Amino acid sequence: MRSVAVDTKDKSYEILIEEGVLDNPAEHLEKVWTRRRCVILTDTNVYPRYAKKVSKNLSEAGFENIVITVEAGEKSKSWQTLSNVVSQIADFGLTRGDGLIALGGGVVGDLGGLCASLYMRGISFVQFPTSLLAQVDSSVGGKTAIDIAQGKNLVGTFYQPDLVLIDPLVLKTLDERVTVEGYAEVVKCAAMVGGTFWQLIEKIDDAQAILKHAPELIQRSVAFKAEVVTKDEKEGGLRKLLNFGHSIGHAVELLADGRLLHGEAISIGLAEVNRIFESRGLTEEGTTQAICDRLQAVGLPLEDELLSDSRMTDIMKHDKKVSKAALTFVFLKKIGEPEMFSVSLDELQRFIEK
Ligand SMILES: NC(=O)c1ccc[n+]([C@@H]2O[C@H](COP(=O)([O-])OP(=O)(O)OC[C@H]3O[C@@H](n4cnc5c(N)ncnc54)[C@H](O)[C@@H]3O)[C@@H](O)[C@H]2O)c1
Ligand SMILES: O=C(O)C(=O)C[C@@H](O)[C@H](O)[C@H](O)COP(=O)(O)O
Ligand SMILES: [Zn+2]
Repeated sequence: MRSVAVDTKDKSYEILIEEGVLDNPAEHLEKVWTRRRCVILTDTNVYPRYAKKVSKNLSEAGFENIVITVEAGEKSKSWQTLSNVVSQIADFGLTRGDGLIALGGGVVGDLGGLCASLYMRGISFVQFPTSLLAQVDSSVGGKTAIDIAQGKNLVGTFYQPDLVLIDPLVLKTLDERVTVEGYAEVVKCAAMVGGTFWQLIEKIDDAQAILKHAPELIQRSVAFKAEVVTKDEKEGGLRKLLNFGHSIGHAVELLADGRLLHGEAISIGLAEVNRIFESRGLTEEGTTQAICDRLQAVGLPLEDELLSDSRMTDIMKHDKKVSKAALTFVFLKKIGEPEMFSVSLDELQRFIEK
């Protein structure tokens, strides 16, 4: 069993990574939760594959539960779905001592975390992530969110789970496109960590290799994230690093309106932010190529016509890293050396123009 600890001011919890762990999640859940009623939140793709099995295992162990299923896809991170889910939770009669389990990808995790943090001002919450992206990134660190027309994740809370249970075996049923998009967040982390993590991803040239190395990729990614979140849970400073590639990526994702998955948009954002900073002499020559090689090796996109869309700058002005009329970008001095750089909003358009 691989295990990584997250220690924030208010809560410490474990991320447990083991093949087959979702065959008997109750064994681990009962170490952090006394018997209680719970809602398992999932989506239409994950429900038939894993939700029934998890629900049965938990009922047999004394965790009375119901499953609430939302439509698969980013559109479920909406006010409408949030409202529907919270109403179903209330109809089931969950009380403050009860809990919510997010069983699914990043969409279910972000939405479920937000529901858990809002319902009765906070009920217990655990994450059973089933997509690569959720296993390497979104299930850890406590960011919850829905999207609004003005931007991605603009409505949300910080709400840490009590446990994150990761079963790499469930990745076998993911579409290859979804496996690959999750890998963009791994490249993001490896580029900032450098060293043996970067050397590991230099060996990865296709989706099969991602799956083969999944347990190690997950462990290294969440270990980096846990270290950052432990030092800066609420993104006062250091945590902005985890947003490498996201100022541009989130704007592209919003404008693409479902055509691009989160990780695909972040891949484009990573390639573009490196191009901009390398062309300005702030990033060591060759770094952009090295990163683009890793992304391209698994078929991730590096460009999109939306990069020259006139709405990009306005959307980026809603980025949560904007403060005092300036946007903080994360860039690399070189592989393994991330830095931050502020650009005034007046200068933003000129700065991002190639
Ligand atoms: N909170 C955070 O820190 C954080 C970090 C990164 C990304 N995110 C958010 O996460 C979301 C993207 O997450 P995602 O890529 O997991 O998207 P997703 O939740 O939409 O999952 C991708 C697809 O895979 C399917 N799926 C999930 N697990 C499966 C499995 N085991 N077998 C078969 N199909 C499966 C889903 O039904 C969906 O169709 C975005 O909204 C992004 O903003 C949040
Ligand atoms: O956990 C973080 O912090 C991150 O920035 C991880 C990102 O990969 C993730 O996409 C996150 O949801 C972005 O948050 P946002 O606050 O920039 O919307
Ligand atoms: Zn992300």
